[in-house]
Amino acid sequence: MSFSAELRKEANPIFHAIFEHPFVQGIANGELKKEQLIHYVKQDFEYLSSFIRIYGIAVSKCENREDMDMFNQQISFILKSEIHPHNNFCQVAGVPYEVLQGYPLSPSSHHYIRHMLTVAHEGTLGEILAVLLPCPWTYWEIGKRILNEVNPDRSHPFYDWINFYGNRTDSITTKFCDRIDEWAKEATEREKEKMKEHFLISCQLEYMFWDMAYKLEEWPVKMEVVK
Ligand SMILES: Cc1ncc(C[n+]2csc(CCO)c2C)c(N)n1
Repeated sequence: MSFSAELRKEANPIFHAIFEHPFVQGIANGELKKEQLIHYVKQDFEYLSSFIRIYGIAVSKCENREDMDMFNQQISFILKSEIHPHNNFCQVAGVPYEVLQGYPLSPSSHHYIRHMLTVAHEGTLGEILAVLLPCPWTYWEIGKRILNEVNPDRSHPFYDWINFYGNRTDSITTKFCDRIDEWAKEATEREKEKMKEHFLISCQLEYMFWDMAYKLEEWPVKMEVVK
């Protein structure tokens, strides 16, 4: 079994908990509250900005142009394309995208971003790939599952979101998996253990991100935003 297949197998219970999560079910059946969509977009806008910065750190650790190019393409993808699924949520919620930008992180998004940043600063390129992989992988599988199970038509409120993530053939997931498998062939057992741990924690944090949006999670004590 390839290393990426081993990762997917170990994370299977977490992937299934994500598919069953009420926010993900809400995308499938079109039933999410306006506040939940707004909270998600506010947090995900900041998450994606951090993801770009983490790709920047990954680039600084690359030893060849192919790896640099892979991360560079992903930075462009986030900047130019990942606005479409956010726009879909904004349209359904009836709010302009611009007003949802620049908010502070809530606890689970903070935790997820710090987890990725720590590994990016301290880890090898293999560890960085492992900590980032659950992000594209879980979304790709969510999209594919909803396409298969619901087969939404254009009247579905989240038609664009579902097709954006589910309808990818040249998936980044495949590229990351191939690169991680190549990396794992040369890695020590200790490094592979760390890669596995980072991967599984990111999967848990993907779950927590959905939960954060669904429950409108905030810090226990409300803080004034200092401008
Ligand atoms: C919490 C959270 N997790 C995953 C994604 C999906 N996503 C974010 S960046 C990216 C491309 C990676 O190169 C993908 C697929 C999201 N939007 N928010």
